[in-house]
Amino acid sequence: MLSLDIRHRQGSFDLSFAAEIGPGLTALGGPSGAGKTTVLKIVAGLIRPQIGRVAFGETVFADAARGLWLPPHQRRCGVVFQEARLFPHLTVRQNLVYGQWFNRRFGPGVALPDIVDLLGIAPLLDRPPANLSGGEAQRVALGRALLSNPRLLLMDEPLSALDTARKDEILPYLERVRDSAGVPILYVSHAQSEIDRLANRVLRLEAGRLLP
Ligand SMILES: Nc1ncnc2c1ncn2[C@@H]1O[C@H](COP(=O)(O)OP(=O)(O)OP(=O)(O)O)[C@@H](O)[C@H]1O
Repeated sequence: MLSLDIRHRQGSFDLSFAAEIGPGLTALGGPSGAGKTTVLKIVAGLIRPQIGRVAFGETVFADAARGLWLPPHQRRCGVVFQEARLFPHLTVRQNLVYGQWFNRRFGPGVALPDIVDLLGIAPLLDRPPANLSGGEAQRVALGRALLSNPRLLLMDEPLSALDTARKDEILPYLERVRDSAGVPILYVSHAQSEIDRLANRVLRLEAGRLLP
């Protein structure tokens, strides 16, 4: 269970966010500028909250009052962004294995063949990222994140750079990951259709505040 109770000001924007995020896919929705990405960055450790606490179970990610701060690479958050951000000089297989190598000290995690099967990416393994479609590249990015043995998956508008056909192609894979990966997913999106289809639970932000 991820728990957050934080306040953070950046420029004139003031975020106040308290929530417990458990198993399944929790969508974080709301209009542009509501603070969705800021919440995700605070969980990932890319922004240090000025006030409050973030923890996953017993592991404290940040506690402003006690001056505690766990750096991003020790949080074991798998992150998928709007663009796949694959390493261009590595093949798909090497990109996937890189994720696996990164957190190997935390145990064996999920096996490469299982992820390849889950995401339907066997035909892509020896290709360079440059000639993948956007949907294929996002499936590889998701596989790389899952292979890093994460305790939590963070996705920031992972479909928003794709056209409708590519979105439809990747949605069933996201459902499979949601139902079988066994890690909580925090999924930022402003697309209501995606939220309706994928979310077990929906949190809505507006102007830095959670709606009741
Ligand atoms: N580094 C920064 N300094 C000052 N203000 C910032 C900074 N980064 C973001 N903001 C502001 O914080 C607010 C929240 O931004 P954030 O990116 O979290 O919103 P969002 O809900 O993810 O929006 P979108 O859906 O457009 O991505 C916005 O008003 C934005 O302009």
